[in-house]
Amino acid sequence: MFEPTTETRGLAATFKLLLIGDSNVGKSNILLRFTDDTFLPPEEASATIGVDFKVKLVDIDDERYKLTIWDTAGQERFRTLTSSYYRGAQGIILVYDVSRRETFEHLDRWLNELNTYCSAQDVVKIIIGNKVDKESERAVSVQEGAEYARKVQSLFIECSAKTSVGVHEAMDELVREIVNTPSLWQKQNTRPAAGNVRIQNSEGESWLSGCGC
Ligand SMILES: Nc1nc2c(ncn2[C@@H]2O[C@H](COP(=O)(O)OP(=O)(O)OP(=O)(O)O)[C@@H](O)[C@H]2O)c(=O)[nH]1
Repeated sequence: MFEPTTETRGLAATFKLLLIGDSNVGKSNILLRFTDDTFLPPEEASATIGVDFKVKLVDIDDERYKLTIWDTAGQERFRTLTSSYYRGAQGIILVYDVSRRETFEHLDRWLNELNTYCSAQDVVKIIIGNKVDKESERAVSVQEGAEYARKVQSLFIECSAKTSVGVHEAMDELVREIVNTPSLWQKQNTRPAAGNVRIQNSEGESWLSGCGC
């Protein structure tokens, strides 16, 4: 598990992570749970328009890493500039809802998009089955999820952004795998690429959309 980040320490690297998956599977809430330990109930949640991101520092094995985590819109009509979101990403988080089978069946489409736009060949993927708190409505078994992930060479975990079970473990697994794949980030390209767009997030911070730094 990540250690708390209190004192100032040099950064070992910055990683760009991207959340993708159907609308309403809980991408924004997974991010909110991970960065702010909060959850937005249905009456307060709203669809992501375009893209948002959050920045978080984490410590792993005495090294500090900065994560920029990009939350993309699941709704097709908001998915403009898609290719620039993928550029420079070291980790991709594919989310489905364990209580809505079609969101699991659509993972093939999301993987196709990822393979089309991702610049890094060895990008680390994690498939997350969210909303395990809705056990009585489960429509995808944990074995099916794990089997699919194995087939597409992805990490796998189930979680609930609502109860927080599995969320930190998922991010921990993903970041550790990136740390263990130095070829992905040690030749980090910080040169802004064509098509980059400066994005401002909901908290007023700004970042280049295609920068893996
Ligand atoms: N029961 C339950 N509900 C959840 C969970 N995570 C998210 N939700 C609810 O699911 C709905 C969609 O959550 P979002 O986080 O906005 O989903 P999203 O994938 O970001 O959706 P888009 O922005 O449209 O792509 C909201 O009503 C959330 O309150 C969870 O773990 N359990």
